[in-house]
Amino acid sequence: MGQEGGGTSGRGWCVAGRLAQADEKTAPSEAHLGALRLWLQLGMADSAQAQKLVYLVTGGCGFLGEHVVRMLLQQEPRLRELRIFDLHLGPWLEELKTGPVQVTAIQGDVTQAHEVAAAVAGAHVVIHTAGLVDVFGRASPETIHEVNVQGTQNVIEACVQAGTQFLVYTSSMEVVGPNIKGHPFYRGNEDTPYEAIHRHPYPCSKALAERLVLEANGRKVRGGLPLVTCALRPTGIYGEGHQIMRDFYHQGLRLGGRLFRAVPASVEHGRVYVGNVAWMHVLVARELEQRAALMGGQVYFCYDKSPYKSYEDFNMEFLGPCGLRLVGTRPLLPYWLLVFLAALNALLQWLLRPLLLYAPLLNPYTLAVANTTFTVSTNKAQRHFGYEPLFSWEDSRTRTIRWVQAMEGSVQ
Ligand SMILES: NC(=O)c1ccc[n+]([C@@H]2O[C@H](COP(=O)([O-])OP(=O)(O)OC[C@H]3O[C@@H](n4cnc5c(N)ncnc54)[C@H](O)[C@@H]3O)[C@@H](O)[C@H]2O)c1
Ligand SMILES: CC(C)[C@@H](O)CC[C@@H](C)[C@H]1CC[C@H]2[C@@H]3[C@H](O)C=C4C[C@@H](O)CC[C@]4(C)[C@H]3CC[C@]12C
Repeated sequence: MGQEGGGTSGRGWCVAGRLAQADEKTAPSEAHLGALRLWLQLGMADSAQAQKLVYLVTGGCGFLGEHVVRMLLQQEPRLRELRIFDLHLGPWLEELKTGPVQVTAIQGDVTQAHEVAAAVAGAHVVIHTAGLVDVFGRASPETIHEVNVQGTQNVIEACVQAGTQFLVYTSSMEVVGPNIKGHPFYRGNEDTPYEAIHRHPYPCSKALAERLVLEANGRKVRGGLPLVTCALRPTGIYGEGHQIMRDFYHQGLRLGGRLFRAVPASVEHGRVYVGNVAWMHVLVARELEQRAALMGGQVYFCYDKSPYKSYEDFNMEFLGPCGLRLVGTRPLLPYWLLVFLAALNALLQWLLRPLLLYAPLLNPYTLAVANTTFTVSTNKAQRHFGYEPLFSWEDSRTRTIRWVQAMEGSVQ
């Protein structure tokens, strides 16, 4: 009769947490013991062979980066070591260090080539998500370029010097649009013609960085093998940890549970759940080696079954169940007045900069982007590497609502 418990004792065997007390009749023979030892040795060898890869995630403590890190630990059985490189390391990393995978937190700056080189050395795969996601004027154009472009160049060079063959870059829909002419991109795909002209530092930096990554595909890395790169273009990501969603929620709480419509409901914006974006990164990193000829140098939009809605109506899918109300079936203010207010915000930001950082949600760029339809409809990721969203729309919505509800100050 076995008893619950762990470990082994005396004549007992610990098999899956149960102590199977052996007796004379069931005692294993020498042949059994030999077979068991061989099986364990093969299993451990196989396991060691399976757990052989070193991954590096830059920006691994960010909104998307954290989900990529957790998804890798859940979905990548070949992981031996997971390195998380970020300017700001999160305290939650400590909880990850108790598992079978070696988790190495590296505090570093992608603009510092030597720090990047040290982090990349010995890695088999790099997932580069680090970046300055700033459309609110918080950072200077020079800083945005330095982090997003020079930082990406540093990652590429580090891969070449270290002999790291596989690089996945987190690009953005904004590499395509909306462009400065406000042309809509209506359920387009990776091959849809579109005049991608930008002026804002953020989309310019993402477009330049993406080009560097794609042009690096095929370069010889140390050891003579080719570098295999690809770029993923998420549309507006939402989900647990999304700072802009948090900002909208707190703005609504300050306004007595109300948000005021500024964008027509007819303007469609593509959104994608962070868990599905993370899953696509993991899948691409896994398939890149076997499908290098097909996937190398390619771009893929990140997509799932999230509905096409205006940015504000989509946010209300989560903020509504948390007690907020979007006032107005159409924008409460005329567009010209919104343009004026956005310009006023930009002027105030410039005037106040020596004293404080004033960076409201409404500025000329965010108003233009919010008012321009940009949605994708594609299956390139499915065709090229079998991507299917891991989270349904219903699951993505529920998870996001629960996160908002758990937020400090939530009224629910
Ligand atoms: N959030 C979105 O809707 C969205 C959509 C498309 C693409 N993206 C891209 O996804 C990536 C991650 O975006 P996010 O929304 O998670 O942003 P985020 O700001 O939450 O995360 C970025 C991470 O990069 C780190 N970082 C910034 N500068 C760094 C530096 N110099 N050195 C090292 N680390 C640095 C930050 O500390 C942060 O942890 C970015 O490249 C962004 O362009 C985001
Ligand atoms: C104040 C209103 C006009 C309000 O509706 C403004 C919303 C505005 C802050 C967002 C509308 C569209 C967002 C952007 C879009 O989802 C895609 C992006 C690409 C990604 O790489 C970074 C984030 C972003 C630029 C995202 C930022 C917020 C919006 C501009």
